Parts: sequence; structure tokens; C-alpha cells
Amino acid sequence: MGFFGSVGDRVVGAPSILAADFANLAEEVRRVEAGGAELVHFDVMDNHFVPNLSVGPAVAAALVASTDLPVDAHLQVMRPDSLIPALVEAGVASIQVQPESTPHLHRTLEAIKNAGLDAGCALSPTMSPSVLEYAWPYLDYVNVMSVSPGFGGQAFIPEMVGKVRRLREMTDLPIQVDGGITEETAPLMVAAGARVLVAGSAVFRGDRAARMRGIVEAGEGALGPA
Ligand SMILES: O=C(CO)[C@@H](O)[C@H](O)COP(=O)(O)O
Ligand SMILES: [Co+2]
Repeated sequence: MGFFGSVGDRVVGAPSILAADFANLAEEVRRVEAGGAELVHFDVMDNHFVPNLSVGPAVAAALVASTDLPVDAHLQVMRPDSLIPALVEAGVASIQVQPESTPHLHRTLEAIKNAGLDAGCALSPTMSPSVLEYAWPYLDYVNVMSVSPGFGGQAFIPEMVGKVRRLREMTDLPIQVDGGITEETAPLMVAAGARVLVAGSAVFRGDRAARMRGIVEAGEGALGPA
């Protein structure tokens, strides 16, 4: 079973290392792990799909070597298929793609699944969940982006709470949320049905462990009675 198969009804903290100190990645990951992080969120950006450039397979391999936590690659690149083999080789545990970035989504998801990884789709804010109608058999998780992909530190888009609720009606797969997640927005998303909380700028400043723990606990506070 992959990581996403183990999520169940827990609230999972997934720090986005886009906001970390890239010169001290291993230490940064140790800090958030001490705060209960269970998954490392790794944003790959190509300056074509999004107007920003981040990191790729070489940094993924270094990150994987520095931690026992699973690494989740969020591909914000045009035509992601050519990057998948190198990320598999780097040892990431899961790969998610934006449906609009690839002309043959079925082929892309199959390449991820055939490599033995969990496969996900990340939905940009105006992308309807209905795009997944024929993709469900190939998916292990869905990421609801609560900002436009491309940058950390953007403002949370409140309409995405309703989108999580809509997705919860459509699937039992874990719903991840990504963008503007803080102690204030995490409970809204968990109450709507999200279980994996990606957070970058709200985690990687000051006491990283305390900030990571604060976000997960805020989310847990919104879980219904067991
Ligand atoms: O995928 C992305 C942005 O494109 C995210 O993963 C960001 O890295 C989240 O950063 P914050 O909004 O939490 O600062
Ligand atoms: Co991301």
C-alpha cells in the first residue's frame, strides 16, 4: 500500500519545501518532522506551465536521501511525462500532475502507477472536479489547489472550501489541499473533507516544528466525533 492508502481519517501535515531554506534542506526537513510532518511536498516548476522555476530530480534525490518521510512530487510543468522516469529514479513516493498540463492524462497516470508510485491530480482553482470522471481508477489522491499554481505565499481562495466538499461527495480517496493553508484555513478544509494539509510559507519561518504541529492540530480540531 502506498502512503495515500494509509491516510484514512487522520489529518496529515505535508510541508512544502518551496518555502524552506534550500541551502539547508536536510535540516529543514528534520525540523518539520519534529513537528509531526508525515509527507514532504515537493513542487516542480518549469517556467512554462507556471511563471516560476524551482527544482527537479537531482534535488528530489538529495531530499529522499536525507529523510525517511515519503516525498510527494507536485508537477507544475508542461508535458510532465518526460520527467516521470527521473523522479521515479530519485525515489519519490508519489507524483501528482495538473490535468491541463498533459494531452494524454491516462497515459501520464498509467506511467506513474506502472512505476509503483501513488498517482494524483492537482486541480487549479477554476478546474472542475468533473475533469476526473474517467480518471478515478488511476488515482490514489486528489489535490485541491487553493491558490493558482506557481508561487508560495499567496492568499487562500475561499471558494475552494466548497470544491473540497463537492469532491468529498465524489470520492473516498484522500483529498489534499495546497495553497494558503494556515491555522485559520486548515480547519475549514478539514471540515469540508480534506485530510492532507500542504503548507509552505506558514511553516518555514520561526519555529518550524511548532508551526507544523499548530496547523495539524488546528485541522484535527475540525474532525467530527469519531
Ligand atoms: O504548489 C504550490 C504552489 O504552486 C504550493 O505547494 C506552495 O508551495 C504552497 O505554498 P503556501 O501557499 O503554503 O505558502
Ligand atoms: Co504544491
